[in-house]
Amino acid sequence: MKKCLGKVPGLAVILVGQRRDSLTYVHNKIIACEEVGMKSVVTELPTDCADADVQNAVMRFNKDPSIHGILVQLPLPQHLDEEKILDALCLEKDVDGFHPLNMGNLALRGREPLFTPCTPKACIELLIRSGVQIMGKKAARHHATVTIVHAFTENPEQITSEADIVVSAAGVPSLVRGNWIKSGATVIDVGTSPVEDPSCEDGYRLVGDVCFEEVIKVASVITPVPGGVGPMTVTMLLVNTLDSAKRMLNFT
Ligand SMILES: Nc1nc(=O)c2c([nH]1)NC[C@@H]1CN(c3ccc(C(=O)N[C@@H](CCC(=O)O)C(=O)O)cc3)C=[N+]21
Repeated sequence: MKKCLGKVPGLAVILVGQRRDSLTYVHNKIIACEEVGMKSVVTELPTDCADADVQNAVMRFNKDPSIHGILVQLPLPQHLDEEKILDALCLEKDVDGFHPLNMGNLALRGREPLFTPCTPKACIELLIRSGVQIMGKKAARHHATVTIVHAFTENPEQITSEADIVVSAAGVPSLVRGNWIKSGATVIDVGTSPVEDPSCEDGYRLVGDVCFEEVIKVASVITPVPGGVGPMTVTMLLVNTLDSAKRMLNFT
């Protein structure tokens, strides 16, 4: 293994506005960088800034050799043009995996994207680390049979109750009930809905899509919210940033 002494992977986060949940996520990402010895920089812009302000921040980081990953925290305020802003981000630093070329390569057979999006990557990592077999199962990707349930699907519980692996990312608290799940299934909760809770430090807490108390009685494996997919998503962001730094520094 080649040595790369003194080189530190760097992550840049651009945060527009003051959404409480975004502030929490960005904070968690910064703490995670500190824990593993990565550099992190946050650029905070006011809610009423212009597309050009965000694009300029992106372009500054594109040119900065100490930065190997750039993340524009989403959602952006309504008046901003998300597409235009994300298009400014150079492909090689797109640690979110949102660049059309990374997305396209992910979807096309036999092609390797430079980065894959952190949350789906986190779900796969959780399955692998927990020893859940994906191949041949009814679920999502990795040679499984995938069925997508969305807001207009009729009788979604009929589909989910046949699934070996259920991944819910609807943003609807208590959507997935005990009777939606087959006995022994694996349930991954990607939902992150902030709900008011005066007893919490920040005045709110995060809840997932899954009715945890019901589903835990039926499922064999389940991820909680908080403490499930969220922290693993942050971890995958660090993995992508590290991979990017290795690539840019010719370090294998
Ligand atoms: N460009 C972009 N990339 C993202 O990856 C991205 C984004 N925008 N916008 C929002 C979603 C959501 N997301 C989370 C990150 C961390 C936690 C997380 O750390 N959750 C902890 C703690 C929650 C808490 O402290 O309240 C947990 O679930 O245990 C959750 C959700 C990344 N996202």
